[in-house]
This record gives sequence, structure tokens and C-alpha cells, in this order.
Amino acid sequence: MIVLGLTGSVGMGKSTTAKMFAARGAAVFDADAAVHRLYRGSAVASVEAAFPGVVTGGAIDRARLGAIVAADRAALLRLEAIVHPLVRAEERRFAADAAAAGRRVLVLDVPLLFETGGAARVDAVLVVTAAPGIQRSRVLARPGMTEARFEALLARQMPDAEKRRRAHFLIDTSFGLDAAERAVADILRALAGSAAARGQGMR
Ligand SMILES: CC(C)(COP(=O)(O)OP(=O)(O)OC[C@H]1O[C@@H](n2cnc3c(N)ncnc32)[C@H](O)[C@@H]1O)[C@@H](O)C(=O)NCCC(=O)NCCS
Ligand SMILES: Nc1ncnc2c1ncn2[C@@H]1O[C@H](COP(=O)(O)OP(=O)(O)OP(=O)(O)O)[C@@H](O)[C@H]1O
Repeated sequence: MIVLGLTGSVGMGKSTTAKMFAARGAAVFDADAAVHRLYRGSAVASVEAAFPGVVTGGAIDRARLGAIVAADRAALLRLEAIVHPLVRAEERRFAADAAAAGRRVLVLDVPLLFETGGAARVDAVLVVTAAPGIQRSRVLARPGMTEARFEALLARQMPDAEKRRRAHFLIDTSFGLDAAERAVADILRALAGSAAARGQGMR
């Protein structure tokens, strides 16, 4: 099984691109979705212990937790120390299931792939990018998003230029859905070629 890391900064088009891989038969692990599940289940007790009052109706109130960590770097680091190992465990389980099911390609959609050392556990990294103005207008169009929140998010993430420098593959989603679909097909072909060269016989 070939493991492709898919990453990129906020609003670059990661989820949209990940769906294109899934539609072509890849198994896709979505780290943001895993965090959402954990906040309704196995992370509730430990997050509540570290941040009393953030649970409502048995689940983490993301807006309340987000407001706490947005203003407090040390609090965000404490939250990440709780959440990231749980996400890694989910990822490992997902990868084991995908391998057991005979999947040929596993895509790890992990927004903080580089920041959390994830590049070391994938065969190749795809960085999803877009022109800065397009990224900004996409993110600011979201409900509840402000210039200040957007700037704070960017400051917490590795700069796009640095991510692009580290990428094996790049998809620029500024050029529309069809161009991205073609790029996804090209990447799957390249991965199949490299698997064949290594004697793994990926379909
Ligand atoms: C702070 C929280 C509660 C805010 O939740 P909310 O629903 O408002 O936002 P959401 O999770 O959809 O994130 C919005 C954007 O911020 C990015 N982001 C989330 N956490 C982080 C982080 N620690 N560092 C940098 N970017 C982050 C996401 O990838 C996304 O692009 C939540 O993001 C969180 O718990 N983050 C810590 C866990 C984490 O590091 N998750 C990243 C994926 S493993
Ligand atoms: N190839 C593309 N062509 C045109 N629009 C796109 C393309 N890819 C993504 N978009 C649009 O950009 C916006 C952001 O996309 P998406 O939600 O996939 O980004 P993301 O990187 O997963 O965001 P986040 O970091 O917040 O999770 C959406 O409105 C989506 O429709």
C-alpha cells in the first residue's frame, strides 16, 4: 500500500482534493474529521479535565475551546499534546484496516502533517495550494470567520511557500475543479508507476 500525505494551509482545497482521491478508489483518512469524532467521544474527558467548562451535552463545545486557545499559545500546546496522540492512534487503526482490506493507496489528509513530523511516515507528500488572494476570499466567506481569525490561523501554520518547497507533488486549486481532477489522476498514475518499479504491482 502506498501512503500519500495530503496537506496544505487553511482553505487551500484539501478536503475537495481528498474527495477526488476517494472517488478514484483511494482510502482517505481525514484528520480534522477524526478530531471532530474525538470531541464527541474518547477525548471528551481529558479535554474537560484540562479545560474545565468546555463540555456541553456530552461533547466538546468547539467554539468555546477555540476561543480559549486562540488567545493563549500555551493552552493550544496543551490541547495539541492531548489531541495529536489520539489522532495518530486513529490514523494507525485506519491504515491497518485499509491495508487489511487490500487498498492500494492510502491518502492521509492531515492539515498539520509537516508541523507534526508526519512527512516521515508517508511515501510522498502532496501539498494543496492556491493563490493567496483566492485562499483569503475562500476563508473569509465562511460563517463566523474574521480577518483577525484568519491571520491567527495563518500564523499557527507553516507558511505555504515552505510547504510547497517540501512537497513531492503540488496541486494549485486556483485553476478550478477540472484541472485538479486531472492533477489527481496524474499523481495516481505516477504512484502506480513507482509502485510497479518497486515490484508492488499497484493497480
Ligand atoms: C481550536 C479548535 C477547537 C477550533 O475548532 P473549530 O471547529 O473552530 O475549527 P476547525 O477545527 O475546523 O479548524 C479550522 C482550521 O484551523 C486548522 N487548525 C486546527 N487546529 C490547528 C492547530 N492546532 N494549528 C494550526 N491550525 C489548526 C484546521 O486544520 C482548519 O484549517 C480545533 O481546531 C482544535 O481542537 N484544534 C486542536 C487540535 C488540532 O491540532 N487539530 C488539527 C488537526 S490534527
Ligand atoms: N480545485 C478547485 N477549484 C475550485 N474551487 C475549489 C477547488 N478546490 C477547493 N475549492 C473551493 O475552495 C474552498 C475550500 O476548499 P476545502 O474545504 O476543500 O479546503 P480545505 O483546505 O479542506 O479547508 P480547511 O483547511 O478549512 O479544512 C471550497 O469552497 C471549495 O469549493
